[in-house]
Amino acid sequence: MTDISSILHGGYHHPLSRSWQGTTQLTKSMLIYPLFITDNPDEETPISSLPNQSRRGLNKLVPYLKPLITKGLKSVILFGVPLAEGTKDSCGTSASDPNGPVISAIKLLRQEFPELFIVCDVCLCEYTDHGHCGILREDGTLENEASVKRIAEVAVSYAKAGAHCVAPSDMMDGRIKGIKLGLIEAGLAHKVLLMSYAAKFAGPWYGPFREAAGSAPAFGDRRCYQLPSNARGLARRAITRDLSEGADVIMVKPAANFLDIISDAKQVSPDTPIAAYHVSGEYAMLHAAAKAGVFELRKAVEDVMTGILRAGATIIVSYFTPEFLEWLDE
Ligand SMILES: NCc1[nH]cc(CCC(=O)O)c1CC(=O)O
Ligand SMILES: [Zn+2]
Ligand SMILES: [Zn+2]
Repeated sequence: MTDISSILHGGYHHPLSRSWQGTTQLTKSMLIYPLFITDNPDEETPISSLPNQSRRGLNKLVPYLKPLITKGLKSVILFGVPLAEGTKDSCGTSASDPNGPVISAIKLLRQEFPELFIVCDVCLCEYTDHGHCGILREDGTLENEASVKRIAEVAVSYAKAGAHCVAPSDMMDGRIKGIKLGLIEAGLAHKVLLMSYAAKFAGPWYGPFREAAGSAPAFGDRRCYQLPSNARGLARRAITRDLSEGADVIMVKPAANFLDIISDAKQVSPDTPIAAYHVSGEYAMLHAAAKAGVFELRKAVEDVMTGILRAGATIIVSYFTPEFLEWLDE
């Protein structure tokens, strides 16, 4: 005879009882949807390496978002894609162009969709001619102090334009503090959330994004500022450091292969919301595998997201957001 304590099945036989076993359930409020915004107002160009995603100009934004907002979209993260000649230079001047795609989009979206929570990615790589995320010295290495100063200026310019959240992805040392001080000085620190890409790892997962944003480095790579993927301890230190500098939310990126880092972030600071960025390469990989018949897309995507939640994230940046707005209604 079976021992009474060995029977687990009774606890999850019914769909409702199965849901009771869960610790966290994905909801629409947890999702942030990435948008690529160009400086060409009428453009709408599919991104070949990112199925179902497009680069859009300002005039295409509202018609695209309206039905998603009706379905419950709560938040977007904006990435600027300057395409015009002469918009890139050595220090990313156009990142804070008051007439550039990001600042124009913030204003438009605030006006059209007052309930939408607007996150702005803050980085220089889309705006520098060398494609690196900071300002460089003559020898090609980063000039950290000048980079932080510039990145803080860019973040404050987005906050002044009406962004609810600034999310620096550049990985310079000390940029969280630099941005926080900038927000305080501008009188905006009480109403702008600072989300740090605290544990952002170098690796093969950002390729489709760089194609979409035109932000691949012209030489070298990002391994001197993004974290080595074997560096669990360094990631914990970066998380602790960014919290001490004033981060309101800690992000881990990529997501699916870094669940230990998500759970470390949760352990380092149990009371801080943890975001996970399910990145372009992870998205493209699931699409490719589903297309090859490996699995049904929806089942795999739901399982990956469940893993991310189980690890401790309660905010997910995902290109699958439009799908989830449908799936969560069923
Ligand atoms: N620094 C810019 C930035 N912000 C977010 C991503 C990647 C997002 C994705 O792959 O979906 C990148 C690319 C990179 O660091 O090279
Ligand atoms: Zn960058
Ligand atoms: Zn180096």
